[in-house]
Amino acid sequence: RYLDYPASLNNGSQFVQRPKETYDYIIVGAGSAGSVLANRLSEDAHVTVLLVEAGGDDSGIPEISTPGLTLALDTIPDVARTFYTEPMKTKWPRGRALGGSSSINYMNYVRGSKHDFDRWANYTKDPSWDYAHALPYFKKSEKMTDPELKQSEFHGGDGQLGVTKMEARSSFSSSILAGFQDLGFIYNQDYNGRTMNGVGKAQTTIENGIRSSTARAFLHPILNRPNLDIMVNAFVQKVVIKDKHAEGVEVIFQNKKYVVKSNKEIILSAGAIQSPQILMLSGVGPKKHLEELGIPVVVDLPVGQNLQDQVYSALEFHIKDAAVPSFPSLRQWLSHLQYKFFHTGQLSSLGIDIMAFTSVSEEMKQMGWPEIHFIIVPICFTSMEVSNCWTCVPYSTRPASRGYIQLKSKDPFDDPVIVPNYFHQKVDAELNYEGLKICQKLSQTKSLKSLGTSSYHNVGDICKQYQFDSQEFWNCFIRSRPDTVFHPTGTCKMGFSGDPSAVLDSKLRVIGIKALRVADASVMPFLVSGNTNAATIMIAEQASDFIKNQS
Ligand SMILES: Cc1cc2nc3c(=O)[nH]c(=O)nc-3n(C[C@H](O)[C@H](O)[C@H](O)COP(=O)(O)OP(=O)(O)OC[C@H]3O[C@@H](n4cnc5c(N)ncnc54)[C@H](O)[C@@H]3O)c2cc1C
Repeated sequence: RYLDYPASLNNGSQFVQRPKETYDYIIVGAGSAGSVLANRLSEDAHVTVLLVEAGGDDSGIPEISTPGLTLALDTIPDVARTFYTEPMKTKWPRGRALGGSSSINYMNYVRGSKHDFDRWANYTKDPSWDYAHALPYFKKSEKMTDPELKQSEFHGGDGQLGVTKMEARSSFSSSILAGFQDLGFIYNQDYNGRTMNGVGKAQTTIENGIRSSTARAFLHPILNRPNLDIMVNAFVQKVVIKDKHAEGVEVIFQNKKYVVKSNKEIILSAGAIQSPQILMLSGVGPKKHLEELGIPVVVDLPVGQNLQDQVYSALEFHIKDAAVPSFPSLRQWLSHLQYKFFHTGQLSSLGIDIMAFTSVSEEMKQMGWPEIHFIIVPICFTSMEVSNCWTCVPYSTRPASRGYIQLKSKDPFDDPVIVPNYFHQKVDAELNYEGLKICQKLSQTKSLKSLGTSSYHNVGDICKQYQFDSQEFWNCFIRSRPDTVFHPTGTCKMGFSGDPSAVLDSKLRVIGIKALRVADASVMPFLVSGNTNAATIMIAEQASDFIKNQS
C-alpha cells in the first residue's frame, strides 16, 4: 500500500537519503511544533537528532511563501493532506511539507488569553503552564517587527518567528475598524498584550512580506547542522515499543521500511489528527477500540478523545466599493512586479487586517476573557468572490462540544475517523448566534454603510421554513453550514497525576511508556481563545526545555 504514497514535493540533497541506525532524539513531524523542537534540541552539538516529515521540502513554492497566494495553495498538490469529518463532511486540511500546517495556515498571530494558560496550569496542577511561565516562551520565539510592539513587555524581538502588525490600508479595513468602534468596541492596540477584548489591527506571522512558517523560521537557517538529520517524504507508521519503552520508529521511505532507534526519546509532533493515530497504531489507546481492530494493547489510554475545534457559520455581505480591488490584468501584473521587487503590495498579506474579540457574559467581560473572536475577510468564501463581497466570521473561542478521533483500520495510510460533534452543546450555537447578530449590526454601521454594504450574500434559500431573521432561522442557519476554523486540538491531552482523561502527564510524557512524549496541538487540555499556531509553538518551546532538563 505504501508504494502509492505521494512523494512529489522536492526531496533535495540536503536531506537524508538513508537514516543512521540510531539517534538520541527522533521527532515525528516537522510542523509548527516539530520544527521548533528540531531546532532547540539540536542546539546541543553533543546530541543527534532525526526529524522525520511525511511531506516534502517547502522551499521554492511561491504559494507557500507569498501570503497573498495562500488561498491558491488548494491548487498545489501534496502540500496538504485533506481529511474529512463525519457524519457531516467538513474539509480538514493539514499541512504536509516542512512547516506542516504553518506552511498553509492563514498566518493570524493570536496567542490566546492569559486565563487560558492559567486554566491549563490549574487543571494540570503544574505551574509551568501558567501565563507567567508561558509568556517568556512566546517572547523567546518571536521576532516582532512593529517598532512600538517590539518595545512592549509582552513581545520579543530576537526570536526566529517573524511577526508583523498589519495596517488598515484599504478603505474597507479602516471602515471595519471604525464600524466595530461604532458598536462600542474599544480600540485595542495589542490583543496579545494586557487584554484581548476590543478591536485592533491583526498581527500576522509574516516577515518582510514573506510567510514566516516554522520551517522558514526554525529549520531553513539550520539545515547544515551536522547533528541534525532531516528526512522528507518519509512516513512514520508506528512507534516500536518493547517492555513499555519506546525504542524506535518504523519509517517508510522511498518504498523501503526502516526501523530507526532512539537512545534518549521519541517525540510525536504529527499534529492533532496524526499523533493520536500513530499512538493507537502503536498499541497506545482505548483498550476496547484497539482490541476490536486486533491491535495488541500496550497501554489503555483515552487517546483520540477530547477533540476540540472551533466552528463557525459566517455571514457574507455584498459591498459596492470592492473590499479587495479586483484584479484586471494590468493591476495583477503590477501587483506581481511590486511583490517580486519589494515584497510589498497586495500579495504581501492575506488581507485579514482587522480582528475583534468580545465577551458576552458579565463574568467574562469582567475578566476580559473573550468568548467570541471575529475574523473579517475581504472576500466571500461560498463563492470565492474576490470583489464586492466580504465575510464576517464569528466563532465561539472555547467550544463546550467534544468530539473524538478513532482508527478506521490497522492500515497507517488510512484516514482516521474524525467526529467533531460540532454544536452538540447548545452554548456553542448560542455564542455563534450572538456573534452573527454583531456581524449584522456591524454591516449596518455608518462606516460600513458609507462603503455601500448591502444585503446578505450567503443567506439565499437556506432555512426557508423559518421566518427570516428569527432566532429559529439563525439557529437553523448556523447548524446547516458549520465550517472549521482549522484548530483541532486536545486529542492527546495532558492532565494531572491520576487524571483518567489524560494521555500525557504535565511534562508531555505518554503515561505508562518510557521515552515517549507528544508535543503539538494535540496536548492542549482546553482550546485557547483564538488561533492555535502561536500556542503550539510555545508548547514546543516548553517541551524542548523539559527534554533538555530531563523533567
Ligand atoms: C488552513 C489552515 C488555516 C489556519 N490558520 C491559522 C491561523 O491563521 N493562525 C493560527 O494560529 N493557526 C492557524 N491554523 C492552525 C495552526 O496552523 C495549527 O494549529 C498548527 O500548525 C498545528 O501545529 P502542529 O505542530 O500540531 O501540527 P502540524 O503543523 O500540522 O504538523 C504536523 C506535521 O506532521 C507531519 N506528519 C503527520 N503524520 C506523519 C507521519 N505519520 N510521519 C511523518 N510525519 C507526519 C505532517 O506532514 C505535518 O508536517 C490554521 C490551520 C490550517 C490547516
